[in-house]
Amino acid sequence: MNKGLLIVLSGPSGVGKGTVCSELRNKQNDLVYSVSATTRVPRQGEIDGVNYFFKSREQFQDMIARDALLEHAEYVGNYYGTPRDFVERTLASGKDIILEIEVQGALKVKEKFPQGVFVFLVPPSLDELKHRITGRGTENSDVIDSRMSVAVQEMSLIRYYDYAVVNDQIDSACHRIQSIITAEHCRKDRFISELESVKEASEKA
Ligand SMILES: Nc1nc2c(ncn2[C@@H]2O[C@H](COP(=O)(O)OP(=O)(O)O)[C@@H](O)[C@H]2O)c(=O)[nH]1
Ligand SMILES: Nc1ncnc2c1ncn2[C@@H]1O[C@H](COP(=O)(O)OP(=O)(O)O)[C@@H](O)[C@H]1O
Repeated sequence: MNKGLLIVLSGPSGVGKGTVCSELRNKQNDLVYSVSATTRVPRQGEIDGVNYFFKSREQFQDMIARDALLEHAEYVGNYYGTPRDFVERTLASGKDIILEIEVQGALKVKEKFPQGVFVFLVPPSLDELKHRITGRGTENSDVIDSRMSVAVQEMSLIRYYDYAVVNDQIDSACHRIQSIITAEHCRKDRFISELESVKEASEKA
């Protein structure tokens, strides 16, 4: 059985990663979402274990020490990381998994999983990005300013990604990502590596 696809979705704060991801999961319910651990305080309505695993700094350090995270990064004063076990088990079971993570973490994942599919979600403009972060109403103006300056730096790392998808309309952005996933499932190298393992197994038998 072919392993699932590891899809990494990054993009600046407020571009719409969360919105696009949940829309994608509605459209494609076989797509598994990786719930990250974070030291950030929960926003109103966020649920532990659903949006994030909310951890203290000590608990987070302990996860790092136990090598329980596939990657982790510090972002605007908080730690974020991807629980390793869940990702590995999901891929081994043949399911696709999507990680919604920032760029430093994405680049670390790329070192470990170069066969992953790396998608950068791009805002239609920086003005629209600021408008979306402000409109969400979850951060104060200092945090918004920090996130905007991080956003500009993050955008320069698009070159390390396989695809850049503009989030102009939620539906169109989802459609483009779904097309990418479909195309990636048809890559010949996935079939070649599967054929090779079948050949190896039959030679051993
Ligand atoms: N490296 C890494 N980044 C993450 C992880 N989980 C979330 N992030 C990123 O951390 C950044 C801040 O997330 P958050 O505080 O939820 O703000 P929001 O994405 O703007 O709603 C975003 O770019 C997330 O994609 C993770 O497990 N690892
Ligand atoms: N294509 C879009 N057009 C207009 N507003 C959008 C679009 N995508 C997301 N938004 C809005 O932008 C804000 C930030 O989206 P969110 O998904 O929280 O971003 P992120 O997870 O990247 O920080 C939310 O208020 C969301 O409703």
